[in-house]
Amino acid sequence: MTVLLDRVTFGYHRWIRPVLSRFTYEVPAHGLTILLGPNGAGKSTTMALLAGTVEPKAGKVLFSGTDLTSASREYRRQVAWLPQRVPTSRQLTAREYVAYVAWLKGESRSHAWERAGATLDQVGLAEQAGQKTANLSGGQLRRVGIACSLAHDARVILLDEPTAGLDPHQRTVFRDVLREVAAKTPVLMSTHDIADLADEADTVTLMDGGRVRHHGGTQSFLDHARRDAVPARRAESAYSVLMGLDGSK
Ligand SMILES: Nc1ncnc2c1ncn2[C@@H]1O[C@H](COP(=O)(O)OP(=O)(O)OP(=O)(O)O)[C@@H](O)[C@H]1O
Repeated sequence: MTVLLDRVTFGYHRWIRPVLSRFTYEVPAHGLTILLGPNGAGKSTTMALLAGTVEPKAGKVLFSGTDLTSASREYRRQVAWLPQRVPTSRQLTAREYVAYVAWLKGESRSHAWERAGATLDQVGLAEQAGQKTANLSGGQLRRVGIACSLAHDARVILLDEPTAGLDPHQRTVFRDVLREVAAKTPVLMSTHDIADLADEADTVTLMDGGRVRHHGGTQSFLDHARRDAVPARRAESAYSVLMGLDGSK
């Protein structure tokens, strides 16, 4: 399966310069791809277009060669999408909410309920499964969102800053889950947390100003780091060099 933005132009307001102009990007078909870039680079916009939640003003979103506008219902069932702000229903318990999302994505009621329990367990929220989402912390809500994205059989998973607000232990738990998931299903994930995650990724895409500045295997990304960068800082150094922030480029 391929998911491709083909010469897409998109802006939020007609009178402001588009965020993306004739932008082409294909989600790598395997493993974990990390989408990096400064605030406002266009990462969330790219993901929203790929998720089919906003439509391009020009160009196409192609899902295995089919234009998304003509196949959006079918596509949305096959894509798991975690936006930056997890849209929960405050009156539902965590398990009810995750099951509801899985049901919307086409799982049967009983399967959705079962998967909701299993994925909440996977993200370390088994004990909170029966709590109303209104009573959960920001980090717990984010984990509910992650559980939603895992609770149905998606063919591509899009995660917009899933680790924001997670405590260090939960980040570790999340990384383990992510490794397992990405072995089976392609995952595109935006993050600002490069030091943690560059080692886990198969591919790194760096965006800036609505364009791809770098795209390639993780090693080729890390090769841009300064020679004197300590191992724990190589990812940050590569980012600075590629963004022209360290004065060496
Ligand atoms: N709903 C919106 N309405 C108007 N402008 C928006 C909206 N969402 C994003 N933008 C603008 O679009 C541009 C790209 O934003 P986007 O959120 O895609 O970037 P990002 O790389 O995800 O940034 P961040 O790292 O801060 O999440 C920014 O200039 C932003 O201000």
